[in-house]
Amino acid sequence: MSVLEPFGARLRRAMDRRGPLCVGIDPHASLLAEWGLNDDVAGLERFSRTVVEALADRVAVLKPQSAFFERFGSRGLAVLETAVAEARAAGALVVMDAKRGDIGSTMAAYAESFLHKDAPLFSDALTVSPYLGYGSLSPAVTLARESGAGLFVLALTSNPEGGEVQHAVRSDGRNIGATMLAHLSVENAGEEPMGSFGAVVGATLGDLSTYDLDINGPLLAPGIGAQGATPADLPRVFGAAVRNVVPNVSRGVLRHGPDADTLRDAAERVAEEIRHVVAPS
Ligand SMILES: O=C(O)c1cc(=O)[nH]c(=O)n1[C@@H]1O[C@H](COP(=O)(O)O)[C@@H](O)[C@H]1O
Repeated sequence: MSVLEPFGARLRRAMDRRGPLCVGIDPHASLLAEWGLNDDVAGLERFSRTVVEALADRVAVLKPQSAFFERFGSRGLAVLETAVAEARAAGALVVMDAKRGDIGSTMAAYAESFLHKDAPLFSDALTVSPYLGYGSLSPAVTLARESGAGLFVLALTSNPEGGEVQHAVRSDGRNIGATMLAHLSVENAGEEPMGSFGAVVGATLGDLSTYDLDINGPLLAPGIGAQGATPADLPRVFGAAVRNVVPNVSRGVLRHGPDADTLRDAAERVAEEIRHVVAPS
């Protein structure tokens, strides 16, 4: 198995060169319709190819949402494989948004599916759910380290329902979201320029100054655009940690398709707004 440079280092460089924006590839049925495409495999293929061709040579990260591909079965997964390979070939890092999480022995198989360098769906990083216990993710942590990939662990999610789990307080007084951030700090300790084990922290959450967001790793921040957050919210939500934030926008960019130039302009506008609020490194 060939080994890549660690994800954290590759991501830092991409963010410095291209800006930190992550655009989601979320082929909602409603977006396929807006783009004048059928809700079928051909529509899915056209949609994802258009996004990759328009953006993979300029944004730091593309984040395909696997559910929208899985919906079409094996042919949808074939489209996803192509999108991942072509996005990576054009220079974007790919975060596979599959939100996997299972008991350790099964987690190992999920890790093999997305983080083994020779897997058809190998991605630079994978979103994972720690809600079977952070330790259940350890096979994914181990394989990510071996292959130079990364993880984004759901810590404080952008959806309003997340609080019932993530804000629950443990017997030691720390809440669950903060506990996940603390686990990630340990994973990333001593890594330069930053570690490969990121947290998902919603841009919609308001002031997070009670949390220690300084995990020496990336913070994937969804919620900008369709969920109501704006780039201007980022410094208020993330404070000094804004430097490590990878803001994700999916529908807020995708609704500007299907024209590739219009899509590029939309992504560039958001990227510019983000550049204004995030201090250059
Ligand atoms: O892990 C994620 O990517 C994620 C975590 C989270 O807390 N909230 C969240 O919205 N996401 C994903 O980020 C994307 C947000 O899409 P838009 O609301 O269209 O920008 C979707 O693919 C969500 O599944």
